Formats: sequence, structure tokens, C-alpha cells
Amino acid sequence: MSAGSGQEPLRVAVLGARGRMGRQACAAVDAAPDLELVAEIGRGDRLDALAEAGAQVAVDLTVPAAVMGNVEWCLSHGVHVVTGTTGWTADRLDTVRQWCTQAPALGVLVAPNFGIGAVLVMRFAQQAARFFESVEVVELHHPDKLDAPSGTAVRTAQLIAAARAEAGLDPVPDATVEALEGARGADVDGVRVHAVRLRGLLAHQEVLLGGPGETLTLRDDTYDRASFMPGVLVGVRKVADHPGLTVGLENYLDLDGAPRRAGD
Ligand SMILES: NC(=O)C1=CN([C@@H]2O[C@H](COP(=O)(O)OP(=O)(O)OC[C@H]3O[C@@H](n4cnc5c(N)ncnc54)[C@H](O)[C@@H]3O)[C@@H](O)[C@H]2O)C=CC1
Ligand SMILES: O=C(O)C1=N[C@H](C(=O)O)C[C@H](O)C1
Repeated sequence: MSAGSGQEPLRVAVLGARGRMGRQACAAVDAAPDLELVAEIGRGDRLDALAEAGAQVAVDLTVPAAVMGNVEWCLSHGVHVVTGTTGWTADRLDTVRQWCTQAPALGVLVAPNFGIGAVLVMRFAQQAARFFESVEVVELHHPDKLDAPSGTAVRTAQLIAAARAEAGLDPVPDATVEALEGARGADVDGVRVHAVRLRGLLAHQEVLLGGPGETLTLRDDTYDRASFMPGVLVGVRKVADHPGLTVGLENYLDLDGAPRRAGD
């Protein structure tokens, strides 16, 4: 049963509450009748305020330098964690898995992207990967973003690479010798990832797949951070049902369920 699924609203804290995402997350939690926003934590605020407020779930939307400390603190104080913060490496995920063994009743959701469009592009890219010999990922973001490539692009490339390996595909063909270092982007498990930073953009991603005589482009465009909020709320409501570490919001969704009309 989800925490807070009884009469009492689920008590939620937001870390990074004064950031671009954090502000919207606070408003989304505040507006949900089954949730209660009990703490808004910014940089320099005491995490003890979260325990004093009796938070059951913490939403972390901070920075890669802070997220590990926040997750460790939450797990050692009986608080589930939903985080969309970037900077996840295999080592960091292993460390969180290890912490979770010390708090087996708690859940941690690491969601590279809370947007349904981005989650679906990742799924479609995974499905398409084995049918095309070439593939590249291009992510495009606002220039205030602190990291590159995006966490979503890294995750997308990893999923594609895993699907290609499972299908026994050869490496992506590429005869190029770079005249300038970086011209071919970053290499994530053998998949090239390119990062564009441009005023006017928010968060966008293309997966380009190519075979002899054809290409397929999968593209997701986020125009407003409101698009992330339904996913944040799904994470908050379901994290208690998923003890241990979960990577990817898709694990909380029924992507293969019966077709539904939007709004049903
Ligand atoms: N998973 C997803 O769907 C999405 C993830 N993101 C990621 O979320 C993170 C935040 O993004 P934005 O809100 O755009 O960044 P932002 O820079 O606007 O906000 C980050 C906030 O965290 C605060 N902060 C830093 N250290 C802290 C600490 N120890 N405790 C509490 N607060 C702390 C900063 O002062 C700032 O207010 C980034 O890593 C970004 O890539 C952003 C959009 C969607
Ligand atoms: O910083 C952002 O804005 C975003 N960050 C996440 C990422 O790095 O993938 C998710 C989304 O792309 C927006």
C-alpha cells in the first residue's frame, strides 16, 4: 500500500525548493489533496527540519554535488526519496543500492526524466535500436543547465547500447578521424551523444537512427517544466511501494498496458 494512502495526506519535503524545478514541485505537491508539503529545503538549510516536520517522502531537485548526501541522510532518517537530480554514475547507484540494504523498507527513485514524452522516447529508442546500424543522441537545453550531457541523454544512450549488445549488433559505424577534439560528441557505451545549449530552449532530445536508405528520428520537446510535475507526483505517491533503488520512472508506469485515450 502506498504511504499516505489512508486518510492522512502523505507528508512530503522538497529539497532544492527554491530552484526552477523545486519551485514547481512545491506548488504541485501543495495543490494535491492527498499530499501535504511539510518542508521546503534550500541550499544551506538544515536537513533536520525535514525530520522535525515528519516528512515521509523527500523530493530532491538539487545539484549533483548535493544529491548523494541528501539521499544518505534521508535513508538514515526513515524517509523515502524521489530524485530527478542529475550526475548519476554506476558507482553512485551502487552506493545507493548499498545504503538501501541498511534501510530495506525504504524506496529511492532516481528518475532521469519525469516527462512522459521523454520516458516514451527512451522506450521507443530501446525498441528501435536493434533494427538500425547507426544511432546518435542529440540533447538540446537552456544555457543555464549546469551539466552536459543531460542525464536523460546518458540514460538513453545506455539503454540503446544495452539493446544493441543484446541483439549482437556490431559497433556503430564511424570512419571519422576528428580534426577538432569533441567534434563527434561524447561516447556513452559506444553511442555518440551531442549537447546543444541555446537560449529559448528548455529541454529537448532527438534520437537519430539510420540504416541503408532510411532514417528514423524520435524527438521529445519540453516547453514548460509543468510537463515534469505529473511524473514527480507519480513518484511521490508510489515510491513506498517500491523498496530499494529504482532507476527510471517507467518502472512505476504501465507503459505496456491497454491503450487509453488521453484524459481517461
Ligand atoms: N528528472 C527530470 O525530469 C528533471 C531533472 N532536472 C534536474 O534537476 C536538477 C535541478 O534542476 P533545476 O531546478 O533546473 O536547477 P536549479 O539550479 O534551478 O535548482 C537547484 C536548486 O538546488 C539548490 N541546492 C543546491 N544544493 C542544495 C542542497 N544541498 N540542499 C538543498 N538545495 C540545494 C540550489 O540552491 C538551487 O536552488 C538538475 O540536476 C536538473 O538537471 C531538471 C528538470 C527535469
Ligand atoms: O536541467 C534540465 O533542465 C533537465 N535536466 C534533466 C536531464 O539532465 O536529463 C531532465 C531534463 O532534460 C531537463
